[in-house]
Amino acid sequence: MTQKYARESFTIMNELVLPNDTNTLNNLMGGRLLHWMDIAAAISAQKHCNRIVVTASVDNVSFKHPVKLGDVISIEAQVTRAFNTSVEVRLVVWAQNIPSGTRVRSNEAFYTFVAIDQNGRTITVPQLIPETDEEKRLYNEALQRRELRLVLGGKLKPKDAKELQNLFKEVVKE
Ligand SMILES: CCCCCCCCCCCCCCCC(=O)SCCNC(=O)CCNC(=O)[C@H](O)C(C)(C)COP(=O)(O)OP(=O)(O)OC[C@H]1O[C@@H](n2cnc3c(N)ncnc32)[C@H](O)[C@@H]1OP(=O)(O)O
Repeated sequence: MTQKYARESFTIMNELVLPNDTNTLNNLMGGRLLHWMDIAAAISAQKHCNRIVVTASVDNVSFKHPVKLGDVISIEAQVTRAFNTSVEVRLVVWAQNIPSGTRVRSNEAFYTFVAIDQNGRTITVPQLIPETDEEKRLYNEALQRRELRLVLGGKLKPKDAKELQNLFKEVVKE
């Protein structure tokens, strides 16, 4: 089984917010941002898998700050954990206004990709080695996020979601 470091999948994608990307308030449209995030995350997942990947799910994305016409969007993507045929990718989105010198963290999200072979069948992916403290934290927490999205996607019965059950048991104890 091949293994790869988390850092090997690190990807940054920059986009300038142009008039065609905005609504009538001159704010970046959410759908456009999700599209850019999908591409940045897919590049990161492909770096890890060395395979074609398809988007299987997108976790909840909240839009904390409006992003304005003329801002520069930087999307940072990195694989947090590899499972059997799927990988979880974390995205952090920054919006920078270069003339005013401001930079805000506008969004964060987790996307899941599944690797497929030339016949469109799912295929095993390399395992991921986390190195830094943050990579290790994201790696450990990924099991809970995976169970939650599989339960919500109807792929896992809540009674089989052991990590989530343990999490809620701990919360109830506190
Ligand atoms: C060096 C390289 C540079 C490269 C530089 C190139 C750059 C290149 C840029 C390309 C940029 C465009 C990239 C856009 C990518 C699209 O937008 S792709 C289009 C949108 N997505 C699709 O059309 C996918 C449609 N869905 C499907 O095909 C199937 O449902 C899937 C996702 C393959 C899953 O198939 P399935 O038969 O349900 O599979 P199943 O055996 O149940 O599960 C397989 C895996 O999927 C997972 N899964 C299933 N459902 C879910 C769910 N709801 N949530 C999470 N995981 C799930 C399972 O957990 C399982 O994972 P593992 O446990 O094996 O790890």
